[in-house]
Amino acid sequence: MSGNCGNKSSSENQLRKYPLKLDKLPKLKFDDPKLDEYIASDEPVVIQGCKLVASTSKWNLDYLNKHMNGKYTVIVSHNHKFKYHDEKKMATSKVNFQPTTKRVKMPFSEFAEKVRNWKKGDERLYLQQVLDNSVGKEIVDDFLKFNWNWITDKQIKNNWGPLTSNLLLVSMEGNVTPCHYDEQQNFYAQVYGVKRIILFRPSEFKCLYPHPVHHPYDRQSQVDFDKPDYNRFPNFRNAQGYETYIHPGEVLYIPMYWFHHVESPLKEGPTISINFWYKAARTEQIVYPLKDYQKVAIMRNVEKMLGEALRDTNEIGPLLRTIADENYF
Ligand SMILES: O=C(O)C(=O)C[C@H](CCCc1ccccc1)C(=O)O
Ligand SMILES: [Zn+2]
Repeated sequence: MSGNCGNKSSSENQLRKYPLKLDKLPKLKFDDPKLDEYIASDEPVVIQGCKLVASTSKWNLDYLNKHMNGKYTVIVSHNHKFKYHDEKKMATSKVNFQPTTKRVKMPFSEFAEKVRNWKKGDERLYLQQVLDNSVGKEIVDDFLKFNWNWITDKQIKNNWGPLTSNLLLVSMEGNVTPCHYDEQQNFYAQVYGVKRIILFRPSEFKCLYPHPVHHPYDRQSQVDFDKPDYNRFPNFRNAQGYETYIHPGEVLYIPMYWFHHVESPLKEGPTISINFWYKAARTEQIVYPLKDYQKVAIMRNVEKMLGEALRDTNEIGPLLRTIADENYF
């Protein structure tokens, strides 16, 4: 019996447990004057009532199945984790790398069928399709009815760059997108079902051990949250994060460089989300002290520069260690 214990919603009971101290994220109404302060200071917040994707209130798997008649990008995994790998870096990477997921094009009807008939042991599917004109006319109409005034006002107020893409995310229950960061600002809109998101500020970098920049898993944490290897990643014990459950109609602001782990609760059925990735504002005037995300950007640039200079990316670690061990204790 998956009864409700206490005041938690059922989805909050169907959770994978992680050895993490997690604070709650604030949830603010769209017209709360404090909201703009959170966004301006790159602090995550859940926004209620902004109606960003109100035109998707009738969306579910059947509605999408009816109006999406093309073939769409579906990620296939033989476990519940969908760790994203950069295919371009696979070609140039010097490490023997085996991806744990593959990317296929599939008719929506086939995707929906496989999700409906899924049973333990089957490979898992996660539809991750850029919203473009490959979707049906009704979907385009719903897209055009997004609250573009509201989100464009936020984009301009914060000097963000252009909207780079909207990703339509249709997940099976139980799927996990492991902990990673993106270099873009993100308004993450929940359309159908409840999603759990765990976030860490960029300064938790030392506790989350992202892969090297040249690795296909660049930006992704090396730590397996299901089975952390504390010998290799001792600081993971001290990781301090935030957690929230977003419901249909709510929008989570995920600031650029903030680590996030996203999951669809077990036994709660499929979930649908749409993200809005914006290029970050250009840094006109450097202000000291630097922000924590700027230090991550600096570390990335040092790795990239050393990769150019050394050619063999396997030499980057030893050279950095020589500098650190010899000159800076
Ligand atoms: O919106 C975000 O930033 C998320 O991480 C949402 C996440 C899927 C993202 C898949 C992905 C990760 C990296 C590069 C390209 C695609 C989810 O909802 O499971
Ligand atoms: Zn992401």
